[in-house]
Amino acid sequence: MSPTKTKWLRSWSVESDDDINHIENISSSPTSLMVSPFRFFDDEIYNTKPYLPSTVSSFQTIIDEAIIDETSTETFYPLIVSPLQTLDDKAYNITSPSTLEVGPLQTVDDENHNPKTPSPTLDVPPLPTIDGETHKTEPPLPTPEITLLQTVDNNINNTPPPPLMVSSLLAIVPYEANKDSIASDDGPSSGAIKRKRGRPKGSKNLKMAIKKPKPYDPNSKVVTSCPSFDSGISEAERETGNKEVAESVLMRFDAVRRRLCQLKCVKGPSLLTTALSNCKNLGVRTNTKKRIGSIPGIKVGEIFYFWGEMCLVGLHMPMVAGIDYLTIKDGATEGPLATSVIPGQLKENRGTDNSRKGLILKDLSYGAENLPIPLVNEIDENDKEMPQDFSYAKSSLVQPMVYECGDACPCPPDCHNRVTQTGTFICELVGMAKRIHGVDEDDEYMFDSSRVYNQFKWNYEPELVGENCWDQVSEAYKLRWRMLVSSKEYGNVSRFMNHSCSPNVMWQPIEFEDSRQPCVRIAFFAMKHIPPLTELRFDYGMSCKTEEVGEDGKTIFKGKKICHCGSFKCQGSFG
Ligand SMILES: C[S@@+](CC[C@H](N)C(=O)[O-])C[C@H]1O[C@@H](n2cnc3c(N)ncnc32)[C@H](O)[C@@H]1O
Repeated sequence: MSPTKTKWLRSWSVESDDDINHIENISSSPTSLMVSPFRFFDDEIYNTKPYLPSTVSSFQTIIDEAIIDETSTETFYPLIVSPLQTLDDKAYNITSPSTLEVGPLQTVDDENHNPKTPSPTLDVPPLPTIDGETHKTEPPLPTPEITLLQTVDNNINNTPPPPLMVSSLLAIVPYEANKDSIASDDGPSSGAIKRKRGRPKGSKNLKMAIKKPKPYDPNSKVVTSCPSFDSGISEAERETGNKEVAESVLMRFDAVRRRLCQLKCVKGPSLLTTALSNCKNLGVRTNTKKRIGSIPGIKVGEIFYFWGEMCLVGLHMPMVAGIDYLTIKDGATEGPLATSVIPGQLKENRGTDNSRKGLILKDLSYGAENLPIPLVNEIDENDKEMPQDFSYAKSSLVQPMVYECGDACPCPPDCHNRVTQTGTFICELVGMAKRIHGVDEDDEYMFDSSRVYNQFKWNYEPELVGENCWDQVSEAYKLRWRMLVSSKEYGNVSRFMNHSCSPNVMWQPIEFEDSRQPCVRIAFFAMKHIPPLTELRFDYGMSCKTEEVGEDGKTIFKGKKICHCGSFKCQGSFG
């Protein structure tokens, strides 16, 4: 899926992927952003089956206060989750369609439920973390260990583990380079909800101790074509006059994304603080500054740790001149991750090339997603502009940590925590939750659940989630709060999806319940089969405030923006 600029605004959009290899990949790793290999539904049925749900009180949901608008009277109905859709394997040469059936889903009809092989268990040793919600800081732990657990699925099927969909800043972070493994941290102030899981039979428990960082090797060389890297090097040279140091840091920063990092201060705390505080616009969490800055009395020569979930790519050299060491603590210095810093490989994995028209960056997520998110501008070919003031974030920054149940979870078969494992799932909405009074009217990246959505319904497409017919929909749900989420500054690939009055993507609120702290996320699903390189678009909805009565007496909603979706059903406006 690629963010692509659209004609009318010279802006970005998202399309499904064109790479058959990716399709094959996703067939064995039903994660995510690729929608092509799945079987979906005929457009014709949309808008044809109005559904009037009844209220069921069994959902006891309380959303994070930050995203509740008590004044909202809007009613929305989240997804009832049922058995999986199957794949259109013939059409896409997917040889192992079973790999997409990733296990038990949230079911309403238990009889259709097929329990699957359990998979990853998560041991969560304490690591130095930052509390994404409160931005509290925590003292660093001197010798953190990361426990890596291999999934059972991987052992048995020799396929990548199912994606672990988490929605938190400091949640479970799948390791990109070592895809067999999943590590998690659980800082003392993370406020995490953690579901207890037993370790699946056959899983491995690899403990990786922190190793002493290697000193800088002046003979090492890294060549990268990443634009931000290149500019970083030149600035570093200008500032420090030391190209070798600059390259060394670049190399290590590239490798460190989303991993536990170790830094050694060599020039004093002020410079170090500056270095990391300036990361925020370049892919590092904003609270990194607080974390680093709050370490009392950090001195030259001291080593400290932070959890680098987001990439540090693009960090400018003058800012990092005080950092001598930056090493990775997941054992990757000996394993697969180490290869990511081999000279020349960065270009292969992260950089740009000319193989695709308008390609600016191969992976906007810089490895945060399981699949690369290419940044493409096919309209203004010579425009290599990156999205401004935007950091790719895989997870929302303000919602409490949640886990979607894995196969090893001892939850009942009708557990509702499996929806994002379905084949039609694309991605979730990631951004910053806003209060109604904190909404910027000009924010073009605001998701507002209270708008009028032409095609929004609870359990919108029953077949999509395994319901045979409308009659079988036995459960309904009312979204009792208005969700306002802005992906202007932070967001994932969903940020680039444009609006369409004939969308191929729909959203549904997905509830993740825990006995202590339930929460809701917005998940995007394909509404039908989406061929490769098709732009992904969903219905942005319209604000109720713009309601009018048309000539025929029917209510017309007029959005704030003129719509250029080009659909023959285009209503002319949205938002
Ligand atoms: C969430 S952004 C979508 C990605 C955006 N195109 C970009 O470049 O970042 C939403 C904005 O994209 C533009 N947009 C999306 N869909 C549109 C449509 N159908 N017609 C006109 N503008 C659209 C509007 O400016 C809208 O506020």
